[in-house]
Amino acid sequence: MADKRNIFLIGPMGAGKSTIGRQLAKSLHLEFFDSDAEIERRTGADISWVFELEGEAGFRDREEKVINELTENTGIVLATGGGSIISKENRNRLSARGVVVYLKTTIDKQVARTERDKRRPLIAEAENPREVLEQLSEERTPLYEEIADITIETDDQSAKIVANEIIEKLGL
Ligand SMILES: Nc1ncnc2c1ncn2[C@@H]1O[C@H](COP(=O)(O)OP(=O)(O)O)[C@@H](O)[C@H]1O
Ligand SMILES: O=C(O)C1=C[C@@H](OP(=O)(O)O)[C@@H](O)[C@H](O)C1
Ligand SMILES: [Mg+2]
Repeated sequence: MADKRNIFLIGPMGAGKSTIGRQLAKSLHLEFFDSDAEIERRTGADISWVFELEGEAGFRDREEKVINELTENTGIVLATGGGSIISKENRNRLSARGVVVYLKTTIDKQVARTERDKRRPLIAEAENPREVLEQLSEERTPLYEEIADITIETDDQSAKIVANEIIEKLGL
């Protein structure tokens, strides 16, 4: 397996990457980063503003740059954005620089967990968020599976329990 000192969380919106990533970093005494939070920090704008001003393409350019830079680190937990794996460069980078943990959940949970959150413009502005999430799942699931070193279901478990499961599965 690739460099065990970095742990990268991938998976769809609402799988719990940001929440579980923070918990995992705390438990393992590693530094935590979130690619969305990093983009917001660098631009001084929230994700929906970046989408509005620069389009999804502009956001993806920023995301790729941030992931490229953050994966230079060792000893970090990185929660990626759900669409980051569209980029082949990101997939290669994540695979090469750490252990990739794929967090999975049902569409029902995704809908419930993302319902009132404006930080996800792809669904916040959609007429039918469920349809969008289903479509994205069809397109992206093979890409998550392609680079996942381990896969964890996050449906009925608290963030803390999922974090512990990751630690156990990785033998840390
Ligand atoms: N395992 C879980 N059980 C219940 N709620 C969760 C769980 N993981 C995340 N959540 C909640 O779901 C929402 C989305 O989680 P988040 O970590 O932002 O997901 P992601 O980064 O994968 O989009 C948050 O409100 C969070 O508190
Ligand atoms: O799936 C996506 O394309 C996106 C997921 C979001 O992150 P989370 O997966 O952390 O919600 C955020 O990067 C942006 O709204 C786009
Ligand atoms: Mg997130």
